[in-house]
Amino acid sequence: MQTEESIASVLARGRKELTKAEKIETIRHHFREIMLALGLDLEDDSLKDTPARVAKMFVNEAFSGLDPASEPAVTLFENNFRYNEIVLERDIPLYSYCEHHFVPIIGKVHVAYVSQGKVIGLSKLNRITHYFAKRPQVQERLTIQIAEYLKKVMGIADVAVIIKAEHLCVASRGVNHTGCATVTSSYHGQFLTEPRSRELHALLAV
Ligand SMILES: Nc1nc2c(ncn2[C@@H]2O[C@H](COP(=O)(O)OP(=O)(O)OP(=O)(O)O)[C@@H](O)[C@H]2O)c(=O)[nH]1
Ligand SMILES: [Zn+2]
Repeated sequence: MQTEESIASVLARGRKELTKAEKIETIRHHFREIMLALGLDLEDDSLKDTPARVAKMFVNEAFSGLDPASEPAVTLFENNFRYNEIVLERDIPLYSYCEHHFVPIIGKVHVAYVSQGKVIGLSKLNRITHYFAKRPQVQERLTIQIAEYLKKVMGIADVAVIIKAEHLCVASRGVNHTGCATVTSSYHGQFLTEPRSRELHALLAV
């Protein structure tokens, strides 16, 4: 278990240099302080392991996309069949976290592209989405990051990303409005032209 002093020295080295174990220990320590400040009983059988549980969840799951080691391996195949129409992976589940309140953003992501010689393994579109979602986010940035990453790894220009999501910071607190959604898009290349975007919307309507 880290002492106050050792946490301070770890932080002095710069947070970016923390090992995974140091991150978990630092978050555990501070989350425990948050729970104590809230007046919670850290001796309680149900609560005593919560700081460590939250720390592991933050580092290994909720914010795993902050670790460059989580970047997905992307498998590309030759487009031997010369499929030159839209490939759309729709309804990719989205569980991210609002960077303003650290509460969930829940929705669906639609990723479309047109091949320029290569096709991508379909699950990689889900994995790319997951990588950028598992960070404290705003929806606009997440939308652009997925599109730009796909353009880069596939070396293509024709990409579209649409996200429809509910922000629990809007639904469960603050204004407390459930049932409203935020829709964002990032269109590139052919998707900026009317025919391609009409095709995409026809596919999304199916
Ligand atoms: N543009 C954008 N805003 C977001 C996103 N997620 C949350 N927000 C907003 O970020 C804003 C933060 O505003 P503040 O006024 O600083 O926070 P607040 O006092 O908690 O505001 P309320 O939520 O209105 O109670 C809120 O309006 C949120 O709805 C997002 O992905 N994109
Ligand atoms: Zn929020």
